[in-house]
Amino acid sequence: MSNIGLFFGTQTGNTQTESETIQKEFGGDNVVNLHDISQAESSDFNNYNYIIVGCPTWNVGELQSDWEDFYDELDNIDFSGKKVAYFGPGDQVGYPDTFQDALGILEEKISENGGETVGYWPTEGYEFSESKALRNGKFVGLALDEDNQSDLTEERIKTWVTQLKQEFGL
Ligand SMILES: Cc1cc2nc3c(=O)[nH]c(=O)nc-3n(C[C@H](O)[C@H](O)[C@H](O)COP(=O)(O)O)c2cc1C
Repeated sequence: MSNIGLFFGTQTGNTQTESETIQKEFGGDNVVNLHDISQAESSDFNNYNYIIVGCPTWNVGELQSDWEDFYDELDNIDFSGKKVAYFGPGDQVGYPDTFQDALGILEEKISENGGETVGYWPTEGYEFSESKALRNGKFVGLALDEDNQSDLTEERIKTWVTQLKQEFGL
């Protein structure tokens, strides 16, 4: 049984590709189990004490549609005692007023249900105006941008996974 459950949703594939890169960085499928949220059930979350949530922002400040469909289910999951990290791709040039909002929306809901957030990420190197994903001047998770900074994705994931290994205590 894997230690870590990574739950992702995707519209055009970027979040899935990033999920696979994160899985690889952690050491493969004996460490991280991938779940497409469109196929997931709330009971799947009970198998893990370490959870990674991947969601792109869509439709100007909204969750990706499979996460949108799952959103109310999050209230049926007890996240207490679980450490939860967030990541997703956004588009800081196209959507500078709602950059990465999905991360903030999901983090707020999961924290209300007991989740402990880990994996905060600095805002240096990004240009945007507003984001619901900000907490005390940091992103609530790993902000990726395949539309404008795809060349930075691999290095950002490497750095973040190193950080997460520490924060998960693995
Ligand atoms: C219609 C549309 C709306 C979008 N809205 C936002 C947004 O509000 N904020 C943001 O950061 N990115 C936004 N994006 C960018 C996507 O999040 C980005 O392209 C992402 O890589 C898609 O991930 P996926 O391939 O996993 O679905 C939007 C893209 C489209 C096409």
